[in-house]
Amino acid sequence: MNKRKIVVALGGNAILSDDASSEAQQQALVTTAEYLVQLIERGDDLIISHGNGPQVGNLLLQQAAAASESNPAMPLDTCVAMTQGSIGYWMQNALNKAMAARNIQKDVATIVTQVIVDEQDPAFKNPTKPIGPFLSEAEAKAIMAAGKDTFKEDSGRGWRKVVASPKPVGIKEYQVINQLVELGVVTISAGGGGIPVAGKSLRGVEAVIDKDFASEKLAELVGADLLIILTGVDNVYINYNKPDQKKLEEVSVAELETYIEAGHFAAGSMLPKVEAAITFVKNTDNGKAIITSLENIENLIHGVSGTVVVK
Ligand SMILES: Nc1ncnc2c1ncn2[C@@H]1O[C@H](COP(=O)(O)OP(=O)(O)O)[C@@H](O)[C@H]1O
Ligand SMILES: NC(=O)OP(=O)(O)O
Repeated sequence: MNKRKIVVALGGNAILSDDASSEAQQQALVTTAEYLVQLIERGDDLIISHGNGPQVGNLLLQQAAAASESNPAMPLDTCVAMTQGSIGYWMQNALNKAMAARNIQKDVATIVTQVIVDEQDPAFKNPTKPIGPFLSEAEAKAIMAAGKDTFKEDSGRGWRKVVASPKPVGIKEYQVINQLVELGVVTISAGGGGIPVAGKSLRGVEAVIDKDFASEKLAELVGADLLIILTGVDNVYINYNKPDQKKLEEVSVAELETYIEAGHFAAGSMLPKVEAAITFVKNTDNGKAIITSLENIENLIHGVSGTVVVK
């Protein structure tokens, strides 16, 4: 079987459901690793990325609650770095355990990854990225009235703090990641969309980059064969959640673009995934992108499954 270089972007349900405790998130990653290890066992080189929206929002709240003059709250770029570290640590251990159970001898390493953004990106003036817990409308409006954070309604699920989410333009550590992959190391990188940095000195900026866009950029830079975006559904649908919903299987970039125009994909949830998949396929010669669920990995290994985006 041909060996592929795959960037796998993990969606929120791979790490966190209702319980935000360290134990529950580590347990969720143990399950996640049992799915991912099937690709490693198949012989593929894996570059794993993950989200951090709930975790970085929770961390900001913890920081704010404990802050004092002598022990100030850390800024958002540093909080993103902290979540890369904590989630990477949990995932390394989960993967090591899953590989040991299958007698796979490979090293796993988490790379603190800085993702370069443009300081002039209009996203800095229009925060859109939801992070942290869901609040009621009244709670969110009270915080906004106090002149603090901006909140927006998130897909009918409640109100969440929103922060700027500029597009990634480069990844500082991509060559190191590639070298590790060449050595056979499973890497966890660009976690939480990467630490947003800008300017010549790569100064940290207040933002959370979308992990689907960061994963796409990474997949291009390392010359991946495949970008797999794992989320809560086996397939992308048109007319999603309507009586006439239709599952997309193999779909071309041109066809997907007409569905975007027609508004089939929700902003902030499925739309960035579809856009990231399109960008990867367009910007690479033979690159393929798949959007599916973690639970569908086994089917993916045994044939075409999920929504496969092709030229
Ligand atoms: N057209 C669509 N097809 C499939 N799922 C959709 C569509 N529009 C919105 N969704 C929803 O978007 C979710 C994925 O977004 P989200 O949960 O925010 O991503 P993540 O898995 O990265 O955390 C799916 O689980 C599904 O509930
Ligand atoms: N950074 C990021 O996109 O995180 P989520 O996928 O958790 O929203």
